[in-house]
Amino acid sequence: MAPLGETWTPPTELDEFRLMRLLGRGGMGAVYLAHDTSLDRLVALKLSVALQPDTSTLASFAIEARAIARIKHPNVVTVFRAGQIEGRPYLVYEYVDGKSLAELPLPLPWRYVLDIALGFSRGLRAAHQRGVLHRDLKPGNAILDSDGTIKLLDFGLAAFVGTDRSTPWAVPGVVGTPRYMAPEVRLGAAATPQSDLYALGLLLYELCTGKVPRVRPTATAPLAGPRAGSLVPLTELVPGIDRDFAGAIERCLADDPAGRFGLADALCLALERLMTPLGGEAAFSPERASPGAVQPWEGLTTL
Ligand SMILES: Nc1ncnc2c1ncn2[C@@H]1O[C@H](COP(=O)(O)OP(=O)(O)OP(=O)(O)O)[C@@H](O)[C@H]1O
Repeated sequence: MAPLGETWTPPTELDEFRLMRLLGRGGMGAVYLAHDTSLDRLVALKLSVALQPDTSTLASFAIEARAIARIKHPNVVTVFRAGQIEGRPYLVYEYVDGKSLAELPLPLPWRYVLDIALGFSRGLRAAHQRGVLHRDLKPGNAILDSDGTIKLLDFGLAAFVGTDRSTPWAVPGVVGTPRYMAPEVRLGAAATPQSDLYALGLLLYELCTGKVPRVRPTATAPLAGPRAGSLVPLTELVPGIDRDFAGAIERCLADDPAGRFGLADALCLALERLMTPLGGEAAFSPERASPGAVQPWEGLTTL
């Protein structure tokens, strides 16, 4: 058996793709910028670099390919192909030339976060409408391209639910990245569209404040609840933030899933309503991040 941590090095030429450079590495494998020599275009190619991919890796690649293919939306990365090389799965996507939200300097002006929030929630709405729960929404799983369009990616932990509302939308299993997991999922309850909305609310709160949300103890907070207190309101932390936008983010972060939006659709509608009086979308792009506000995501501080 291969020693733990040993990885497979892919060949430079792989079917019709020529690997150019590493774009990122994650739990499932490595993502390369590649040249599609038959169509003469750049693509992103994710492949498992495990010496012996296990069944869960194979399943994860298959789920990701099918989930993305099913969604088909401008705010969700497009998948072009699912293949295998020497028994290892690979996926070919459109190459998104931009920065992941995890790479942006924080805090961002709230007006730009509103723009990001709208694109993100439209992508999530499309996923939910097609019966896909993402289950791993986090800053590293969304890229802002140079035109300011947000693209959701990494559906490797996605789960399929019925699009018919009479079928339960709950998927059991404590799955995802602990920091962005909804409190009920952390406590063992099933994932639902509301748990995706919680993760989205958390990352929007962090984009606006550059801080991890913290709660303030209250006299009425339940002793054994996931949070013994109430969230510090965004209006106290972000000067001038639109109250309704702050309210929408905080609603996504409700401890009780029933207190969140019912579906990403409702969040989209709330954000679209906000856009009109504010003069339309601001088309934020990575280049427009304030150069003075450099606070790496890794260095997020608590309040
Ligand atoms: N289509 C793409 N275009 C450009 N860059 C991409 C693309 N897909 C992925 N990346 C880059 O590769 C990184 C890893 O991708 P991804 O999250 O899909 O891999 P993963 O192995 O599933 O990671 P994780 O451990 O976060 O689940 C991303 O953060 C991003 O920087």
